[in-house]
Amino acid sequence: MKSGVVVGAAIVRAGKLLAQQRAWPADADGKWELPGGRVEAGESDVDGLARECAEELGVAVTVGARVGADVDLPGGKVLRIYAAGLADDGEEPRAVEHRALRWLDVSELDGLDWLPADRILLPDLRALLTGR
Ligand SMILES: Nc1nc2c([nH]c(=O)n2[C@H]2C[C@H](O)[C@@H](COP(=O)(O)OP(=O)(O)OP(=O)(O)O)O2)c(=O)[nH]1
Repeated sequence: MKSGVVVGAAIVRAGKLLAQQRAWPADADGKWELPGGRVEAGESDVDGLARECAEELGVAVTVGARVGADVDLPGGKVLRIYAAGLADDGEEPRAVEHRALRWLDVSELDGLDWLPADRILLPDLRALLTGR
């Protein structure tokens, strides 16, 4: 069984949150999530997040504070979100492995078809965007 920590980046630029749309597996195809993935053995959360963002988006990120609490995932994993920013605001992230990317303003958060664990974190993501 795969267990461990899945880190996700809540990347904010100019008041908008970056979300990405999965292409796989079949039951997650079309669902939205935050950039990230599993932390590898011997890797810190921050290093894992930076690696996953480079792989998935083709950009460097700076990692800040935790957002919300860990959310349990199937198979004994947890989802752990960190606030993040683009290291270079002028560099545009690309959907390297995903169907699409979107920059969401706070009014658009609820309307997306998120993975279930991400939906639990929406109040925390809203607070991150509004500063409240
Ligand atoms: N990256 C990411 N994964 C999420 C989020 N929410 C959520 O439930 N997950 C789940 C989906 C997957 O079961 C798992 C991470 O899978 P992944 O495919 O992104 O990670 P990975 O590249 O390390 O792949 P793997 O080794 O687990 O196959 O966490 C999220 O916001 N971002």
